[in-house]
Amino acid sequence: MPFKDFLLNDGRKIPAIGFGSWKIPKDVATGQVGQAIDLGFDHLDTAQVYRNEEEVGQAIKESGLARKDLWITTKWSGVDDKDPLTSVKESLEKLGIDYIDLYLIHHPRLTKGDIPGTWKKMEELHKAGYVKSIGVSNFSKEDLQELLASATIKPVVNQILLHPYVIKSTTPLLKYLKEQHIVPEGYSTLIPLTSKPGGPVDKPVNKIAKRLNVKPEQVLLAWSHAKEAVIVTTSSRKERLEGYLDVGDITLTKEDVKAIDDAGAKGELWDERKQKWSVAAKYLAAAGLIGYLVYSKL
Ligand SMILES: NC(=O)c1ccc[n+]([C@@H]2O[C@H](COP(=O)([O-])OP(=O)(O)OC[C@H]3O[C@@H](n4cnc5c(N)ncnc54)[C@H](O)[C@@H]3O)[C@@H](O)[C@H]2O)c1
Ligand SMILES: OCCc1c[nH]c2ccccc12
Repeated sequence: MPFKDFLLNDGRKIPAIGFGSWKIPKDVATGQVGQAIDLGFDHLDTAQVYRNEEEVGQAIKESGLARKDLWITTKWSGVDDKDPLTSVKESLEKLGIDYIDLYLIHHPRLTKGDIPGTWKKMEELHKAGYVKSIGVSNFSKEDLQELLASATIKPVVNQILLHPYVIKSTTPLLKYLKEQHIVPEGYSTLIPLTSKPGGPVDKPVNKIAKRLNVKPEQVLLAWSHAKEAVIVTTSSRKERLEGYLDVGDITLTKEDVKAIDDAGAKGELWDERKQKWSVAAKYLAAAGLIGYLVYSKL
């Protein structure tokens, strides 16, 4: 079964998987985004601070697709202290489009302690028609409660870090988002592969991948889908992108999801222990070096 769009609290529908352009260098961004669009990605995720909106815009232009056939998210990142209205106009210009589907506050700290005031500005640019939907990113439950106390428009999404090694601490936020009809978008879901290989999550992920005859990265993205999150991922490699798009056809059982969650929860400790050991090892090495220097002077 291919991916089904998610229904947002403002009645609009967002494609369930997006291609992100963070860290893609300018000189290859148009090519990589173009490749993703050609393969079937109809949802692009960028940001003011990624500094490649122009190149993403060029890929949109070269795709030849009608504007309505692409979902484009960008974010206000507070670059050069520009306010959301100034920034959204610049993003529209760079992307070469006349509206943005979804505009996000990139991080609560960018509001400099004024979440309600910043959200009011987001509501104003939404009312002015620059963007069709507005949302947030990296907001905690407390940040959202502060925002909702004075909001006249609810955020449609909260784009958050979502991978098995943070699932234990993130589950209460996911529950709150569901209660509030705010859709989670998950990023960096492939962390177990990209920066924590060898951790406890590998075992259940590899076992499930073998059983279903799919790749480990597909299992992790299917896990995010099972958490009812929009997937935001990326790759420069065609075969990986094709694999990501096939994730809509992968259904994990409740037991699969639990096995990954449980391993992730163990991994939080595993990671802490690893960090403590590495600090201890540094102290030991420093003590050894000092000892050697003192001894060699004697
Ligand atoms: N709102 C935010 O603060 C925020 C933060 C981070 C990312 N994002 C968005 O999410 C997008 C995706 O973020 P990400 O890059 O952290 O996501 P990700 O966890 O999906 O990682 C993608 C990377 O994983 C690599 N990968 C895939 N399969 C692999 C395998 N088997 N082994 C090793 N590596 C493998 C890919 O080549 C790619 O480089 C970004 O481009 C951006 O749009 C937003
Ligand atoms: O979105 C990717 C992570 C990131 C890069 N620059 C930022 C500035 C603010 C918040 C998040 C980010």
